[in-house]
Amino acid sequence: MSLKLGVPSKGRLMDKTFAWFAKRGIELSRTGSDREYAGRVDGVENMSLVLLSAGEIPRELAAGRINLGVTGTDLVHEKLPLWEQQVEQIAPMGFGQADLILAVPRAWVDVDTLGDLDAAAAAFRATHGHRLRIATKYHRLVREFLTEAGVADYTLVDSQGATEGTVKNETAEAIADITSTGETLRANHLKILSDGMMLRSQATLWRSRVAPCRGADRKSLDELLDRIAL
Ligand SMILES: Nc1ncnc2c1ncn2[C@@H]1O[C@H](COP(=O)(O)OP(=O)(O)OP(=O)(O)O)[C@@H](O)[C@H]1O
Ligand SMILES: O=P(O)(O)OC[C@H]1O[C@H](OP(=O)(O)OP(=O)(O)O)[C@H](O)[C@@H]1O
Repeated sequence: MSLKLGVPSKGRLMDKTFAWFAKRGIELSRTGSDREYAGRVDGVENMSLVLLSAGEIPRELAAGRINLGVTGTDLVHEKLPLWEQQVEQIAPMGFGQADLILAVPRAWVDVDTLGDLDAAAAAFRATHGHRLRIATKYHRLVREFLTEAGVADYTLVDSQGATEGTVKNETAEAIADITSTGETLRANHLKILSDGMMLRSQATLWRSRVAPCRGADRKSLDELLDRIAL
């Protein structure tokens, strides 16, 4: 057995994760062809690299199939209801910053707060005969947030990408998604509610609390933790 580190298999998160470890003397690399999801770790003994979708890393940590994993706070909080019992946050990594927010059409001039949204949702139902639709892939976090805010008259519609487009496409009236520069929201004529911030996320290194970690694995983990001590 070896200590398993799960990292995002592509895109900006993968590149920045590799650079973050390299800065700390740990070389992560992909091996084989461009399309082969295989990799290696140099600089820490007995450690292997597992390339995974960022969205699957929380589940793999919770199942104990990987010892360590890099993914966003948003994905851990969304996918693991009991995340504090299942994973330990080792280090926020300083990239992949994004805010999970609730946004409505900019044209809704009377809707600036969750209270306004609640009123608009009741009016919407009376007029249209169905509930106001909020498009998101963050179902659990949105439900929790709106329950706490006392907003109940809505329905969630699943959107796994291009969520800001759902309003224009008339499959939703509002959206809950992450934003970084705000450009996608602006381009799609949406505005964030003044109290619509749900979660601040960034790429984070997590340790599984359930994956077995004894003997040589424990030694490798201690070595890694020494290396990344900031
Ligand atoms: N525009 C952005 N700026 C910064 N971070 C972002 C941005 N978009 C997504 N992220 C962060 O990146 C992570 C998701 O990455 P990605 O989109 O590669 O995952 P995924 O959709 O699960 O991947 P896959 O397409 O392989 O299933 C989340 O933690 C998210 O907060
Ligand atoms: O505030 P901005 O800098 O404009 O970034 C926000 C966008 O980035 C993410 O999308 P991604 O590129 O991951 O594509 P997706 O819509 O397929 O999820 C997110 O879902 C937003 O759509």
